[in-house]
Amino acid sequence: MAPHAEGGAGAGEGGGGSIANGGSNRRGDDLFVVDSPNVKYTDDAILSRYTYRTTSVARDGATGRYVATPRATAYDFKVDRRVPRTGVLLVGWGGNNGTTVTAGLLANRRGLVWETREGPRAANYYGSVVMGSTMKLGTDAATARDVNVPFHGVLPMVHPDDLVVGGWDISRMNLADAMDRAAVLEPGLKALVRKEMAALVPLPSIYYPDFIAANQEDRADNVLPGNKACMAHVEKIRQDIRDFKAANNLDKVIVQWTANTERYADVIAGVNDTADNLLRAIEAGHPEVSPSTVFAVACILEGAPFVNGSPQNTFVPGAVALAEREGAFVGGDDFKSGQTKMKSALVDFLISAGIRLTSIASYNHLGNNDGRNLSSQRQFRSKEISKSNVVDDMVEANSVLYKPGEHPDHTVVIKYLPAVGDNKRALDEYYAEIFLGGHQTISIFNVCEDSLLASPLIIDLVLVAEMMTRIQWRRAPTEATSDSDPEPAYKGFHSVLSVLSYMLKAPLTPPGTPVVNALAKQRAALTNIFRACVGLEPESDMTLEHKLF
Ligand SMILES: NC(=O)c1ccc[n+]([C@@H]2O[C@H](COP(=O)([O-])OP(=O)(O)OC[C@H]3O[C@@H](n4cnc5c(N)ncnc54)[C@H](O)[C@@H]3O)[C@@H](O)[C@H]2O)c1
Ligand SMILES: O=P([O-])([O-])O[C@@H]1[C@@H](O)[C@H](O)[C@@H](O)[C@H](O)[C@@H]1O
Repeated sequence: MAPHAEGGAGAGEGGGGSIANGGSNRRGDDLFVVDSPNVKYTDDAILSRYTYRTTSVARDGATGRYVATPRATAYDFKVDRRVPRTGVLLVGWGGNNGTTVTAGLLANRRGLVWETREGPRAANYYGSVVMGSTMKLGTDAATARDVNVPFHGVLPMVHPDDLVVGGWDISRMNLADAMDRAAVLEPGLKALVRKEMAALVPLPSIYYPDFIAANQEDRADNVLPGNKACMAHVEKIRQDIRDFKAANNLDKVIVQWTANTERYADVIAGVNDTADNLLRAIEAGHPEVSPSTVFAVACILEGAPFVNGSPQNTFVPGAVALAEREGAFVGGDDFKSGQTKMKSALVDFLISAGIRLTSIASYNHLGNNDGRNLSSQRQFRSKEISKSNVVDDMVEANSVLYKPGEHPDHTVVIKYLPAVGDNKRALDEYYAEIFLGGHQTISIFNVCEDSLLASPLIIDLVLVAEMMTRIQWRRAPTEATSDSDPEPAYKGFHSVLSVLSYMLKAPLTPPGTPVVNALAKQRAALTNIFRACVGLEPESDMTLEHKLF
């Protein structure tokens, strides 16, 4: 469907603009039905009772041994089957990721095919776990062979072809010119989407120069008045969200930060440590409140889920507390697209194989504007943190290889080399101790076309975050529950959507809860939560049906 040049945030002359599609209230869960007394389908909902089985471990004071006790907790899940007309607003829409994901959605919606040096290429959603992967539903009743189904078909999810896209940027460049500036897409594809992209102009945004590299100043020609936090900025962003929603007749809007990496904000008692202090700090124009935190606060107050695709500490304690108080959803941080995604799988493999990893050297160079921004030390430091902490959980889980506090040497280097553009080079060396004093050295040269890897993650983050807003839970009644007891109310997942961690380098988790970076565990959590919502047990690779006969 043609883009709505008049629709979208900042509609009207010189306003934003969005790509819109018919969208529909179609139900996306017609792939299979679960035949179980614990699962009930109504017109609007899937109701399931799920028994969550865990093992509680305590140490016996007398013997020092662990005592492991199986536990079972029954939950009721309710999934709203009505697929809403959904929009996504990107902060940093005119950037490499923003233009690439927008063109990609247009190309998929129209089923475009374009010429390249290697011959024709068709639009696809490769790299999206939701649109490009499957999960094991079960085993065939007749042949006992695995039956795998598309991930997107497990729950009634929004289809990305139906997403309406808009956004903000401190650069006023329309998305066709910005697409050229990004130098990510093939000319053949750009030619097919140019007219629609040219009609899309980012809304003006807030710009507080101290938070991003000084070299970004030459882009900042589309900024709102004021160079530090204020409530007027919060209210303007909220109004932009409402305008976008109304102009495109949306039921829901998801907002994502894919703007430049900011420096960390200092966490200061009395400023951003609590929800009320943060709101007061914004009111007072405190210089330590970043643009991304202002966007987060605006989205929280507007009830629009907000996901941070960059590594800065957008979610200062006050922002998380505000999200919890408002019952709003947030997620982050920092898309896990290439070098780090590989690391979170490889380190998991090495350590869980009993190989004692002793050093990781991660070097990368890139030539896009992200690299230019990261050439500034304070912005690099934000990225260094998110790229370094990704091994912590896997190391801490193996006390056989590592004493408490021990960990591999780990260094991260990022250099800006304009010549390679968006095609980042990631060079890694993994050095490990193996049997009887041996060593294993793994050297990887990984060319990541950064925006083509990150854009499907932006889509996944929208689709999963939106799906999570339609899933509610409650503790199931127990034998002790009497008929006269009031029916317990359903409620949403915790405001911090740690289920998004598979797509993120530095997963934000509810305060005080553990961070999981191991890629396989992250995917298992996402998969098995979706399975539980339709009353299915977690995926088990025991395949006893092929062992016990
Ligand atoms: N593979 C990847 O591309 C990848 C992976 C992980 C994280 N990221 C992060 O995603 C972000 C975007 O990456 P990119 O390659 O698209 O970068 P980019 O520099 O091409 O795009 C960022 C855009 O944000 C805009 N911007 C800056 N400050 C803004 C503000 N306050 N409000 C609105 N717009 C603003 C800039 O003008 C620019 O157009 C970066 O923070 C990057 O670190 C990217
Ligand atoms: O996910 P990943 O490929 O390790 O991370 C990438 C880094 O390697 C790159 O240097 C940076 O510019 C990108 O924003 C992204 O963060």
